[in-house]
Amino acid sequence: MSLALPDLLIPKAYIGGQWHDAERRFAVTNPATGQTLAEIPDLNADDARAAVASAEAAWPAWRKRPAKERAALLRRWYELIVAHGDELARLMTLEQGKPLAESKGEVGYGASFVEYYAEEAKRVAGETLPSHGADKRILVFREPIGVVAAITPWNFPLAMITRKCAPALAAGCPVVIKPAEATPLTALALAKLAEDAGLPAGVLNVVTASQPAEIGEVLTTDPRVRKVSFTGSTPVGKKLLAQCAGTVKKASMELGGNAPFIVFDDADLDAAVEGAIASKFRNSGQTCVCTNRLLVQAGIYDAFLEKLAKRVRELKVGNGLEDGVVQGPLINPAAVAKVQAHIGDALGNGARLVCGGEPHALGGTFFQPTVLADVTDAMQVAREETFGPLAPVFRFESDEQAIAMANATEFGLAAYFYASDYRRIWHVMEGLEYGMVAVNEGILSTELAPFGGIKESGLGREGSRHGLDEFTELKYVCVGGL
Ligand SMILES: NC(=O)C1=CN([C@@H]2O[C@H](COP(=O)(O)OP(=O)(O)OC[C@H]3O[C@@H](n4cnc5c(N)ncnc54)[C@H](O)[C@@H]3O)[C@@H](O)[C@H]2O)C=CC1
Ligand SMILES: O=C(O)[C@H](O)CS(=O)(=O)O
Repeated sequence: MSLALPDLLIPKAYIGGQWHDAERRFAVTNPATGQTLAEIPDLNADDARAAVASAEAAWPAWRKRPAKERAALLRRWYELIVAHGDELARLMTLEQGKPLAESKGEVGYGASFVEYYAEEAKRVAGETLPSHGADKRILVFREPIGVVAAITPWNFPLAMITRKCAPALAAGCPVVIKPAEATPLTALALAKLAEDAGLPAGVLNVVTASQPAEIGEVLTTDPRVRKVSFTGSTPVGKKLLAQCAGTVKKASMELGGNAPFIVFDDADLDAAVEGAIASKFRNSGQTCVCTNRLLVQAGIYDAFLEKLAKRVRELKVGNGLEDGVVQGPLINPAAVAKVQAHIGDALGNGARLVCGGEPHALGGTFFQPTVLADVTDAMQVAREETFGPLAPVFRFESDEQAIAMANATEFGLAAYFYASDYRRIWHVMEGLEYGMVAVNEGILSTELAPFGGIKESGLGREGSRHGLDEFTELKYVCVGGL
């Protein structure tokens, strides 16, 4: 299949500043059509160790490089990402399936992390503290942690890479990226632009593989890797965290969610519906911060449900390259099966189908945006992340009941609620056990804020100045004898 972006589609891995081929290759396919987009190197543990070695060799010079120079290189990378935004967006839609408008949005969102950390690179500061003796001085240095391994998911093929690599590079760390096997092409395009920006060989490496466990084993156990930053499912995160224990690696984990979207009886219903559409159906429901459960107060339940169903029925499903499409295919047949399992279980336990509910007539992994009513805590969808275009609507009576329902999960990533009364807003905002809470807003992600979860949704934060601290270590120096 000819792609209108040959210069940015490089079917090779990127290690030590060299484009790396391999005999064993695996196919990257378009989830909307099943067509093969490219065959790329299927690397192994030895290749992963070579990438780690390249990163370690590049680290001394990269950490010694003046912060202003690192900042300038990141800024150039940002400028190239923006300049190639349309090509990157098209590549993302081809390999991940999201609508082109969402891909363009992701380019802007992902680029914003490079822009932000190009600025922050110049502000990685230490401190001096009041000492414990007249003859002593206390110095605190903030130093780069070392070689970073970034393992990223398929749902944001660009932004999840820049959200990890930009702060790591800004802090003075080299990076080995293991992108999702479903969406490696965008990662390789980013590596090409980083090379064009002038990033030195070995500072950024991309290891592509169809079998992630073999690569992950190296990245989580090699003592030369000092930090693992993972975004993906909670089960895989737990596995990687356990593997990191052997060498006591610092780890950041952005894991699964089970986001509640609470609509109180004093909410602006039209605004709440728009917020629910944005939060639930972004990327066809395939984001960790997508609403997973809609909790609606009894007095406005029917009115909200009617408005929501009307908007859901308007959502156009199709190939993300087509004009007007707002719902692309799911990433693979397993994702479709999970949505169907949640729908079947809910209907089998008394839920009511309001709209959708079936695979889309387009076939493949296209699925009808679906709304279920009368959903209860007895159903799988109350406990498990669907990661698809399913909006299950629960009913509640009191504020206390809504907060209790929202918190009844091992996850704690994002929560949303719509209300007007300021007392209610403060009470609910403080009662929700989540790393991120959106009030009268359906989309909360920005490079300016600390993104991350509590409980089994993860460890650490990405974005904001907190995101850079994840890639530094403090060194306390006590100077005596003065
Ligand atoms: N908190 C967050 O920001 C995000 C969380 N997720 C969660 O991830 C899930 C869906 O995304 P997926 O990519 O399917 O998650 P996943 O956990 O299956 O895969 C994520 C990444 O981990 C890699 N991986 C899988 N098994 C591995 C292993 N044993 N060793 C090393 N690497 C391994 C994959 O190749 C991919 O690169 C959902 O639960 C979703 O909530 C996804 C994106 C963002
Ligand atoms: O992978 C994800 O789901 C992202 O973290 C969500 S967001 O940051 O793009 O909103």
